[in-house]
Amino acid sequence: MKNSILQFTWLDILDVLLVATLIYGLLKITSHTRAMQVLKGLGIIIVLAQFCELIGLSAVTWLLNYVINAGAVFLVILFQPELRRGLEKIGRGKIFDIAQLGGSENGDEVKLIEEIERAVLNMSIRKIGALMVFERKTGLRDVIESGTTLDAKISSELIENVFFPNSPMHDGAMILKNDKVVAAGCFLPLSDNKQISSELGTRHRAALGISEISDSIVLIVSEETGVISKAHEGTITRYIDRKALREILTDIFLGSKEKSVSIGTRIKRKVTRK
Ligand SMILES: Nc1ncnc2c1ncn2[C@@H]1O[C@H](COP(=O)(O)OP(=O)(O)OP(=O)(O)O)[C@@H](O)[C@H]1O
Repeated sequence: MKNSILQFTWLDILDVLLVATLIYGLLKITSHTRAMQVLKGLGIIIVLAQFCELIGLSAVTWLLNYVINAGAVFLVILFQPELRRGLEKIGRGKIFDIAQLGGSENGDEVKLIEEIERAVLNMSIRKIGALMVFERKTGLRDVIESGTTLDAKISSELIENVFFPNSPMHDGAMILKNDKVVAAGCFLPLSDNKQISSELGTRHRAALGISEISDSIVLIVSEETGVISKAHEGTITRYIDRKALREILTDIFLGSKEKSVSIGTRIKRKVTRK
């Protein structure tokens, strides 16, 4: 042990530093993207394979190594867009920027819920088409990068302005996270679900698409009918009324049924006080 520490040269230190930098770069490229979850899974399998090798489970080690090798090829195919973007960033020398991503703080949730509720109901009455994606645990950086970054505080005016017909960003999806409208005019992957009602066009199909590959909750206002719908976990729920809308928003911002009841009451009190 003492010998191996003494044999540790500057070259080894450089070696370790380079590996650490590469891992940091990889995490930076994949942070807030779908690739991060897959990398985490792959990391667990690698650690497991090393452990099995250490304790001498040769058959399991062989199987896990096989999965790792096949997985690497699979990853390249699956994350071709992310890899391309990552390589472009390396080319531009932007990977090791210290700038932090996201991290906006939650403001007054009751106010946020009211603002979004007002915007959605107004757009529904006026039949203004809208597509709003609430980012949760699954990072949507790939989607955000397809649109225009706003990073502006949520307000009903902002939401309605973005979706106002013929405004520059009314086409595509708005991404919201915490108390911010992160981006607008974003392109979502379309679902190829065959069960979806033929009345529903690409706006709803796009909402369903993103809900299939992430844990996000999507609100849709139909331009044709004004009907409000929700897409979550690959399912569309149509004809969302004011009460259901409040429950959805409460769930997004406060996350529990108990809170839903209390916030519902708080909002009601506020409204009746006016
Ligand atoms: N892949 C996509 N990502 C984001 N937004 C999309 C995508 N595809 C279509 N949209 C949005 O949907 C709009 C077209 O909606 P379309 O009328 O085809 O769908 P719909 O489901 O019938 O909705 P509506 O009931 O509002 O008419 C586009 O103008 C665009 O704003």
